Amino acid sequence: MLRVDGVTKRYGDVLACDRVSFDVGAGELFGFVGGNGAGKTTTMRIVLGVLAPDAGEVRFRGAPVDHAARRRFGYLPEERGLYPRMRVLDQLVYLAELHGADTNAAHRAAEQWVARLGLREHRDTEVQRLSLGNQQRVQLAAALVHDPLLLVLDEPFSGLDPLAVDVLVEVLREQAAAGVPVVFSSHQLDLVERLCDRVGIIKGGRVVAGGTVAQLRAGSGSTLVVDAPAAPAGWAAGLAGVTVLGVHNGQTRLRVAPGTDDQPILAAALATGPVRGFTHQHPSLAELYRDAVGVDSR
Ligand SMILES: Nc1ncnc2c1ncn2[C@@H]1O[C@H](COP(=O)(O)OP(=O)(O)OP(=O)(O)O)[C@@H](O)[C@H]1O
Repeated sequence: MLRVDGVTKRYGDVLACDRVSFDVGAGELFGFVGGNGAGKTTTMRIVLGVLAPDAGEVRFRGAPVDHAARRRFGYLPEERGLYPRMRVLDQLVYLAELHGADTNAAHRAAEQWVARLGLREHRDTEVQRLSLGNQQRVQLAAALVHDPLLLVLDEPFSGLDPLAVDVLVEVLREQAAAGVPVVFSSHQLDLVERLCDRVGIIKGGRVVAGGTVAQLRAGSGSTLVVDAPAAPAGWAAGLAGVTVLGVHNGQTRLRVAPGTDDQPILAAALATGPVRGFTHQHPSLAELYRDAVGVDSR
């Protein structure tokens, strides 16, 4: 449905996007993660046509994205994109009409999203008088109100309270279930892990890792916790494919490289005395992310 192909954008010396490529299928939730300044917003602006790339292209349903296609996209920009003095409901009706809905449909959709996103008591309030989290809810309603064919959301969870986060998770799942491709960025990696079918990790303008969380895990190995209370310090040093992460209360945490046979590790642990626990832990997306970007991330 959406294909971002080799998109490159330079600002002076800064390569904001460096041959960024990814696809998002119908009904797929794609999480875009990366450090501050990694290139997420620039990529999303290029998808929306707010910015032109220096090279590469964006295609939707097989064709280059033109004005007509863009009108059917739902976009939540990182910066506020609302009219501060307009009332919430009026604003949503106006935006729905701007994207092609007739007046009745625009009113119906605006009322529906106001209710769904918990804004009923604020429907006649000027946007500038709302709290930041409620402004974010209006911004989300604005991205959804015209029944978009594609959703591109730049940090949609930012500023939302826990109940609003739950509503948004539900809304995004529904949109995907209806066949809409959804791309969103977030620094809340637990949410991305919970929600996304696939993830793209961007660093310094380049996509450095991508795939399902399971695929990222398969390429990353695991953490092994060995409870061998009598083991002397250094018992695991020198084992193939093993890095010692630390020892705490007789438990040794080891990073095990992908494809490493764990039985020599067990044998080495047993050679030190009793082994009371031997547990593989799958890395969280946050750990996979740290592995992929390292510490010097942009
Ligand atoms: N208009 C601009 N002029 C100059 N440099 C820019 C401009 N917009 C972005 N950049 C630079 O491009 C790089 C990528 O920025 P971008 O906003 O895409 O990152 P991001 O991943 O969205 O970051 P964040 O998580 O902080 O929102 C950064 O180094 C940024 O300073």
